[in-house]
Amino acid sequence: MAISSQGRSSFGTQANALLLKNLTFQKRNYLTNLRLVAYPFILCLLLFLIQDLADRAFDKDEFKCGCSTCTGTNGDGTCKKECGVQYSTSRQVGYCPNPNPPEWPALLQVPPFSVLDPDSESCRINGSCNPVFLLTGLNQTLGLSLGENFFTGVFSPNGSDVLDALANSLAGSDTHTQGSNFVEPAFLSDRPLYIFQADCANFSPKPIPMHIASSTIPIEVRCVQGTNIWHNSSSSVNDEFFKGYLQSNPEGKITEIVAAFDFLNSNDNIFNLGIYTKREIYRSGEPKRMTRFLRSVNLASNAYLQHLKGAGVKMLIDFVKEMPKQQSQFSMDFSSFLGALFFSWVVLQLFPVVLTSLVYEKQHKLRIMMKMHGLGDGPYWVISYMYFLLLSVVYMTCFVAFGSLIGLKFFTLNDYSIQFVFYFIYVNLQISVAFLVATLFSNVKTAAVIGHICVFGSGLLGSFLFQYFVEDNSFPRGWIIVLEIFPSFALYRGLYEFAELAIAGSTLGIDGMRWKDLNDGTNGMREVLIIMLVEWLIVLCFAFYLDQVASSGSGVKKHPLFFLKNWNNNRSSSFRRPSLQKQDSKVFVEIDKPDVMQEREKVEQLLLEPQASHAIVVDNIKKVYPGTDGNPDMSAVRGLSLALPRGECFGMLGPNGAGKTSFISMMIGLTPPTSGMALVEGLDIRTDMDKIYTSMGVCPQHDLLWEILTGREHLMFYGRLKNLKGAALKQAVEDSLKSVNLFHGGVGDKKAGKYSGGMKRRLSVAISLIGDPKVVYMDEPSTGLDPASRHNLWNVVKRAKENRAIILTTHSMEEAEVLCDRLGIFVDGSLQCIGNPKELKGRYGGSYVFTMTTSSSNNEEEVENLVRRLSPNANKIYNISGTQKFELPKEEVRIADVFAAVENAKKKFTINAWGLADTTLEDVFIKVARGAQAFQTLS
Ligand SMILES: Nc1ncnc2c1ncn2[C@@H]1O[C@H](COP(=O)(O)OP(=O)(O)OP(=O)(O)O)[C@@H](O)[C@H]1O
Repeated sequence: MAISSQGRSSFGTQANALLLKNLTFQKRNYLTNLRLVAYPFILCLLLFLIQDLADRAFDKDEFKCGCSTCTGTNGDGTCKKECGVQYSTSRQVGYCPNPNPPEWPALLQVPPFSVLDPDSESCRINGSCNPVFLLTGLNQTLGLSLGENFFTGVFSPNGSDVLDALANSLAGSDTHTQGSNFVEPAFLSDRPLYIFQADCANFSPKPIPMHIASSTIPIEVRCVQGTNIWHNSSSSVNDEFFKGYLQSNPEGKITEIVAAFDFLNSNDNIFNLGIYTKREIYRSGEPKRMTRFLRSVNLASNAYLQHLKGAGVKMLIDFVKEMPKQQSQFSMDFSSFLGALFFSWVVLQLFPVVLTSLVYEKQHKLRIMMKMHGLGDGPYWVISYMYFLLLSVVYMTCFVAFGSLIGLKFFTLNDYSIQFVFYFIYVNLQISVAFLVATLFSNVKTAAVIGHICVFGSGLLGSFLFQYFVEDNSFPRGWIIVLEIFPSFALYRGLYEFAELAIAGSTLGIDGMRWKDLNDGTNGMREVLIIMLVEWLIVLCFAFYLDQVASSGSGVKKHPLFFLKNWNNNRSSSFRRPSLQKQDSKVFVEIDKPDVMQEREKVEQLLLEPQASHAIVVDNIKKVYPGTDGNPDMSAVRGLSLALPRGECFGMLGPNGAGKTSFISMMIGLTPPTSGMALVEGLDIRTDMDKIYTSMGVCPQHDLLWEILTGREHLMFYGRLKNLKGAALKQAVEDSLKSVNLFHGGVGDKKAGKYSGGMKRRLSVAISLIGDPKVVYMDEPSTGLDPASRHNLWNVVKRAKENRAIILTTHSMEEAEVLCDRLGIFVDGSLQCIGNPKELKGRYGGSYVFTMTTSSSNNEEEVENLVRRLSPNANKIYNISGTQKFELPKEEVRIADVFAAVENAKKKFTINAWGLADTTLEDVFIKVARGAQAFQTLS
């Protein structure tokens, strides 16, 4: 059956309507937009600034060195030029590039350290010094030391000649040894100078030279106990040495010694220097320490040379220079170092944004409102999903683009195609998770708080877990995979891998992550991509399923097996005919209510012989809410039968809690009926709600509007959902705005959030009527309207009645009388009477209402006597403060007699006011409601 004059809107039309609405919504959402653009930008900028500061600290440009460079001033004021290794006193970096660096291959051919002829003029001027001899073995010894994590110290087992030479060499600076076995060069640290001697028996300190003794450096000469502290094994030597050293430390403190020189295998023919130092000197990239290390090599070499050739000889080491790459390997790329944590926060930021906007629509019942006006689940899911995906892609593109533009290695070194695939899969997973999690929340604030806790918490937790456990080979790999099942940890792991390869890339001057790296067993990127991809598809399906069967935001929950078509078909065909025999005792009461019985019979007849003229047929519908907290079940609607032809406005009256809203909720698909059924335009509300929605309009009890969309935008959106297009849509919106008085003064173009309560109500009515729906439900539409607006609204509804069925609930008898063709009065879930207002007044109000106010309450008896004389069966309704009200059966009373009796009474006592009126609808309502309640009390 065709159920809408415009025809049912297609998937594309609905999708288009939702997309346009979302884009308008997004355009208005300035804060979120700003956050989306600013957040990645600010964070990238922050990292860039940190990086820049760090680079400046390590910057080598200002470092002046080289033979021809003035490095200071001599005592006589002349420029001090030195050839060889030079160290800046003000700066931490101490590499001196060769002024004429040979080509890289040439460098490979010479050993890293050469001893140069210091007197060579060419050396002094341009640095091209002739090697005097090579420090054979030095490289090998150094190589041996580098990988070990030794304690450090300065020792020499018995090479006192060397030490003396060393001491003499060092004496020119700031340290001294006196034939002892150990020396810690004080220039290596700011600590006191300790001079040790292993052989305590022969310990005889020599006088300390004056220039040392008078220096500010504290000097202490000590003897380290033990004769067996010298071993051939380097490690045990160091252990024992340190034991002794620490024991002898006067304060018992662990004092770090930066470097140890081992001349053990040196002799006159060979210079074999072992240097023990901490590997952090190489790893941490702290230039100050490296400088010290190089300087100590130089000093030790000089000491040995002087030992061999005499005190006047000076050895210079050249070719200690920067590696031929742009950045020193000792600098730190902060974008990579902090990247995994910071960037995971940036990417995760999208999660609360998606989550809260989904929960917002749910909390404010906007999702169900859209659904009630024809938006199918398919278009909703596709457009919402694509919309969030688009948002995420734009956000991530900004993020990668900003980062790359300002040169963060994290982005520039790793392959962009891997980054794209990684971020694309992740944002899809994140959106799916947000959809899934949104089914659990119904409050935006709670969702926002939990969302942000997830963002920051999982970022920090991820950084903790992965930095410690991924690098720890003893940690079971299986647990890492389990962790990666949590999307934020998978994200962290992926970013961690990018960061690792970016650090390695920037340190070694090579590329970051490439596709081939995914084959590397130690690289977690491949497993992360696979886990995220599989999880995305599973979570997406599960989120859709939960939305259908569990979420309260999408209307009636579907059966858990809704996807099995047969089940659905069976259910639709399981149409249950009403049967008076099976009905509960309450329904038998209806035998006393011929109008209600007649309506039931009409429904029966219509079910047997359906008629297109009837838009709504409700058959014995019931709603029972399950009892909670030990309370019994609550029967809100107890078997209601109703038939509404097109063109009729049916009014539902009833006291609070009578079941009116429960009935409307069933009809608009908010809650399923417990039993019974209803047909709307021939479609069953239990199974065909999606189709019914396309020809339905709803004005809910509470206005369901987007605060930042204008009235016009609301109407445009709902009009599009109802398949209105182009000029017809524009015209319908204009007419709609005019009809509810929201057109003039540009009111329709103001945001709904700025509307008064009455304006919102009028907009809700306009929404319910746009697109020519065949069935309209209005739940107390005039609540909160001023009298003028109410009358205006009534005109709108009166016009709208034509060719459509309207069900309206109201507490205003006046409204019911003006608008409704028929009325039904509900009490405690049951229909007590049904008919047009006149009929009801005639049936339930066959009496006049006589009211009299006297000056004194003492006249009560006289008034009562007067009434009894007029009508022996008069019924007194109340006596309040001198005002008495009576019902006088019409057949007993003649109006002229009443006037005469009152005139007569005026002579006996003072009458302030009096009146005689026909029964009002309100009287009928009160009478029916009281009667029903009294009956229930009795039964
Ligand atoms: N979701 C629910 N769970 C349990 N009980 C409910 C629920 N909704 C309504 N009720 C109960 O069902 C009865 C009918 O409520 P309903 O809101 O349908 O009445 P109403 O006639 O619309 O009242 P009002 O005029 O105040 O809006 C009430 O007793 C109410 O407490």
